[in-house]
Amino acid sequence: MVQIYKAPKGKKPSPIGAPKLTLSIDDLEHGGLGVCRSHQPVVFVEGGLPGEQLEVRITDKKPRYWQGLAVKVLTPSAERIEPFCPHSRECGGCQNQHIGQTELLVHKQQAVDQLLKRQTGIKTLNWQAPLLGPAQGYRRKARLAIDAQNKADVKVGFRAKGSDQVVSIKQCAILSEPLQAILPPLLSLIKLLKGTKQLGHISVLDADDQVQLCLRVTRALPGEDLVRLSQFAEDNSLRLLLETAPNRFELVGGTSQDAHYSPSAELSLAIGPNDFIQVNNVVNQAMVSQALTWLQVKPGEQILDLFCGVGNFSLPLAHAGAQVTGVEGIEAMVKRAAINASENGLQVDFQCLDLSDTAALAKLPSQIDKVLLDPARAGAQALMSVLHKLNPKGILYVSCNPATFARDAAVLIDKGWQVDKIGLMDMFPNTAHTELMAHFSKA
Ligand SMILES: C[S@@+](CC[C@H](N)C(=O)[O-])C[C@H]1O[C@@H](n2cnc3c(N)ncnc32)[C@H](O)[C@@H]1O
Repeated sequence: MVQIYKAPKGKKPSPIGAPKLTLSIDDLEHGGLGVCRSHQPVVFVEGGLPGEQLEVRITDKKPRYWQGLAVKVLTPSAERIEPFCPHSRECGGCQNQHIGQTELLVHKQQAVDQLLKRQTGIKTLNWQAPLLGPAQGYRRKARLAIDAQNKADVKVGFRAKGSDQVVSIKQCAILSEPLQAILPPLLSLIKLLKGTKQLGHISVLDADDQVQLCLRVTRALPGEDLVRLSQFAEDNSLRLLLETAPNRFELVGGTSQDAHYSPSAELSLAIGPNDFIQVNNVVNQAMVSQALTWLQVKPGEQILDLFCGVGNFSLPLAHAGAQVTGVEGIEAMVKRAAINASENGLQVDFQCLDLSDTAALAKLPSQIDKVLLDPARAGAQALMSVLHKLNPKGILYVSCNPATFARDAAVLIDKGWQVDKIGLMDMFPNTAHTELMAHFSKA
């Protein structure tokens, strides 16, 4: 059974009624949380900026650190700006709208720099310019929660800050325009449905060739709801699927064709409703292009693309002439990646392996020139010593979690590798996510 990383579940503690403290913020950590070091234990504060004094509501107490939410700014930083979203105070979708995109990236880069130096012993890092896209309207996929228990107050949106409550959003400036346009009619539709108790979440996708909605239902919906959903798909020219059991989909309206996206201008990849897709189209294309440049791909080279999804990097690498082996843990994505290769006229060997299982890693090809890895937030601890033994000329690590990246990088550095280049990628502007790309070679 493949150990695919999932964010830990559990009810978030409610900040309501929790104690308030007056705290000063010293700096930002890599996710953009303010850090108060003068308090013991250290407090990580959502919504705080360096130099600010704040009233903070403590939301969680761990033995080594506490977490809190800024509820009042007593002394504002010169970097503080007005959030562009009317829901920013309560919605937990974007944590960092109180600071500009570039200013936040400067702080995030400083925090990652310090983290890496502390954890790996590196003295200097060769930082490259970050990959940037628009600060708003960038998000082409999102999973919206539905709270329809109270018919008179149906909510569709993201979870609230520090709680499991759903914040109903009528507009969301970070979603792509077609997804923003669908929010008001979607809310009206859900209010009209009879089978509200059966509704789970809804995934919305703005692909190159269609807008796709996928509604998770726990039991069959009444016939009249199916008619409404089908009519909604027709009225809004979109594809609507029901997910009736995990990974079992029924088409309710719109095209039977899969959705597609392009990691680079010359390629088009099919994507299933539950498949991983990089949410930011502009930054994804820049990231793929930078990966090819940093790897200095040459025709005929053997390249291993680990955690390959539906082939986001594998196909561009193969298109550049490399002989690619793509490895992914979810069978459905491995199959889709193989179809994607064939539909784009490319030959890629795709394998399904659990890359957290040390025994499975013995099945990786032994003759390789270069490796690209793009793991989930858990990182790729089991792989590090195996990669070292494979002895490639270069390793390109794409990370969505600086903490696990620092842990894994420390192993490679300990074994004689060096970081030649590193750069942030602003895949999720205004949020706590920090993504980076780093190239390693033998020192
Ligand atoms: C961050 S995504 C990157 C996917 C792809 N490289 C892309 O850019 O679209 C990480 C991928 O790793 C896969 N994955 C997670 N844990 C895994 C494991 N233990 N073994 C193999 N693949 C895994 C996920 O299914 C997902 O497709």
